Amino acid sequence: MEFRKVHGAGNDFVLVTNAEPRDATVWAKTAERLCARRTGVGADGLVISRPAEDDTDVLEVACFNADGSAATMCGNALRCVAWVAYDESSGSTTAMKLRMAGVMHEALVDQAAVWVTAEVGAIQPRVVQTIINGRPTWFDSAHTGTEHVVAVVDDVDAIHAEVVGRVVRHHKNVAPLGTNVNFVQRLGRQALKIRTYERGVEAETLSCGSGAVAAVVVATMRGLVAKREVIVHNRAGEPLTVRPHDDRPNRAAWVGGPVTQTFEGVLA
Ligand SMILES: N[C@H](CCC[C@H](N)C(=O)O)C(=O)O
Repeated sequence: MEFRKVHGAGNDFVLVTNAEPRDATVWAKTAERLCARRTGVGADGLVISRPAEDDTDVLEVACFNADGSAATMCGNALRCVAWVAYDESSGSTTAMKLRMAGVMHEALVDQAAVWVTAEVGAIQPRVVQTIINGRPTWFDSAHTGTEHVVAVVDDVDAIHAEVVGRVVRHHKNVAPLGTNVNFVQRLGRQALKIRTYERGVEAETLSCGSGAVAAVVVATMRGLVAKREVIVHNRAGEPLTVRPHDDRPNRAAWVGGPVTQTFEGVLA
């Protein structure tokens, strides 16, 4: 089976296009095996894409986290799939429709960035509280296709993101689904800095598309950033940009940034 190794702003995936249909449980096991950093290819997730059976204009995308769990939304995986579709069309296809977990997403590829839409659902203030560096800190939840909580802090670099992230991810207030955990620092009216602990990877990742959207949604609600384009700086040093969707500014956002292919291969 041929694959591409692609990362969306540092969030890395093994990407397989047009694979023979397989049971989700088989893909889940395959994800665990391939994503292992030492004994596999190494990735945050496995992404499978193929033209949808009911509409060949739509790409059906499945994403499995490194632990084999299914992701209902992964902004960076969708961005990687859009870039691969663009690449496979030799640059002629720049707009596409992608479906993940039954939800339709738009994608746009231009010279500077690959953009996808994320659906913005309910925001709930103050769902979890924890002590960070001696200070009680609240996390708000924001659903952006998957579960996210966001804490606004003074200095994201001062946080033990994996230690605190793991505690919050397993907190009883977010059980049984758990959550992805984001720490956000305000840099200005249109800039944030973020760190994300990802459920399913069970570690800090270098960037997270749906997490960047969740961070902007929460920061906007709290009046920390303007309701327009916001640059979200991440661990990868490859920022993502989040902006409200023109037609549905309160219900959807675009998230854009770089996509890089690092290699192609054939699985043993
Ligand atoms: N990194 C992804 C999110 C993965 C979500 C996954 N960790 C889960 O909630 O199962 C992104 O770019 O949106």
